[in-house]
Amino acid sequence: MGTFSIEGGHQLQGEITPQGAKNEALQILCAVLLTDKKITISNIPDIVDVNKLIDLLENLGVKIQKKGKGTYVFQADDVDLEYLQSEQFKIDGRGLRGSIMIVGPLLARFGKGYIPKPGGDKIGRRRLDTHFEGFIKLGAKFRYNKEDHFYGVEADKLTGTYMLLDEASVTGTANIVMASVMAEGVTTIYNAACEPYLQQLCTMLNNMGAKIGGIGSNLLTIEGVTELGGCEHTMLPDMIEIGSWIGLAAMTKSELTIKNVNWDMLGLIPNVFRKLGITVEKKGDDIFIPAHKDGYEIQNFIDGSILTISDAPWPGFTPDLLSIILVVATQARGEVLIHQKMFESRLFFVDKLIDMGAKIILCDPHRATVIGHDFKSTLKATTMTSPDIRAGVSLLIAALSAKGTSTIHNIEQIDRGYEDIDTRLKAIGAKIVRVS
Ligand SMILES: CC(=O)N[C@H]1[C@@H](OP(=O)(O)OP(=O)(O)OC[C@H]2O[C@@H](n3ccc(=O)[nH]c3=O)[C@H](O)[C@@H]2O)O[C@H](CO)[C@@H](O)[C@@H]1O
Ligand SMILES: C=C(OP(=O)(O)O)C(=O)O
Repeated sequence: MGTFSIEGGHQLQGEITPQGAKNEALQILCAVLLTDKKITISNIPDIVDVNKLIDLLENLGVKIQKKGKGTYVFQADDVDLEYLQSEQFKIDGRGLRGSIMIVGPLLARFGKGYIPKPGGDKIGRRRLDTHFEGFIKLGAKFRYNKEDHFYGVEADKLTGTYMLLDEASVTGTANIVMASVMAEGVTTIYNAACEPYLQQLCTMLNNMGAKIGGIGSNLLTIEGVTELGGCEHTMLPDMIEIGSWIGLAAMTKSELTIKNVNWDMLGLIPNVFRKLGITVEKKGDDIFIPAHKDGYEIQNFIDGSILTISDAPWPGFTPDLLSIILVVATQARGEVLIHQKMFESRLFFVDKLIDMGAKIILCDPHRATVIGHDFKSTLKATTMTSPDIRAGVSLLIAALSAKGTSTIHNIEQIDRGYEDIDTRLKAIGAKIVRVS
């Protein structure tokens, strides 16, 4: 189990460049299975989950050439479907959540796709019904082995159809889109997720020759084509990392410039931080956060009632930033209700923040009320364990603002999604050491 030791209470300063987006990378990498032609992808983040998926693709027979930092060429011209029956595949597939998205492309191109129950954060129930209901609608036969949680779909042919998804699942939509690009006829997906990750995936698929309309909306229309070709694609900067750095700057009263953030794709993210009273300035394509010497004050709603920040499918506020919002609120002036609607076990990490002195009432598994300290009392350093990727970074931010030296165990969770985080934080003045 890896550990960070963090000496808190230091102001940071400088520039930080976000990595390529983790959740986009996981979709895009799976899409290379849709063609036997070469696909060049740039700005791939060097993080554990993405590297695990690259290894899985390699084990599946995809040829992979590294061209430079973050740039790879993939060619799936000799896919080894036998690997899908192997014990190694069960281990690789379980290693991350994103592996689920190999199923759609495999079904589209080879008529069969399998996956063990995928991994990812343990943040509550994470069902896969939307994915498989979509494949079934396209004409696939579904089977599920309850004993070893192994899923499978097979089809001689996929046929386009209309489907109304039961929820706007992010990976579910990506999977169904990839399954339908080569189905016969037209597929219409309503209640589709439309995160920037999906917009990027659909744009890339169109560059490969697919015919997807409605990109960016919750109604996608896909005219099936017989084959797809190669393309070049560049990942967006990771909007969740960008939000993490905004929170980090505010909570440590640091002046920080976040470089090349691709403002147009950030949706509500800057505004939600502004509601906490944080100054988020647009400077060209950078975000500038001034040092909040006098703290930051949470806004109320117009009628004077307490602000609620909750998650919703895009273009709503992403659930992946609620833990960061919560930790940043612990030092704000004022109160806020955090309502995590999607996941059932993502707020339990607040116990650690309470141990550190934060004023938080966990109302139920989905809601927490935070009463900010306005920096009148600093958090106390402590020893903690990172339960999931975003809670891990939130605890890291808390530790960087706290008095004394904190220890965070299980930092593998953080490494899953944040590239070289200790080195990058040190470069802006953080006192953080990777102990093991
Ligand atoms: C690898 C990857 O891309 N992971 C992201 C992806 O996970 P993932 O695609 O696994 O998440 P889903 O979008 O399928 O759903 C997540 C959870 O939210 C619930 N749900 C979903 C949609 C909805 O309209 N209502 C609702 O309640 C689901 O039942 C599930 O419990 O999307 C999540 C939701 O943005 C993010 O937290 C994850 O970081
Ligand atoms: C929940 C997340 O990731 P995953 O879906 O890979 O567990 C996340 O990125 O916040």
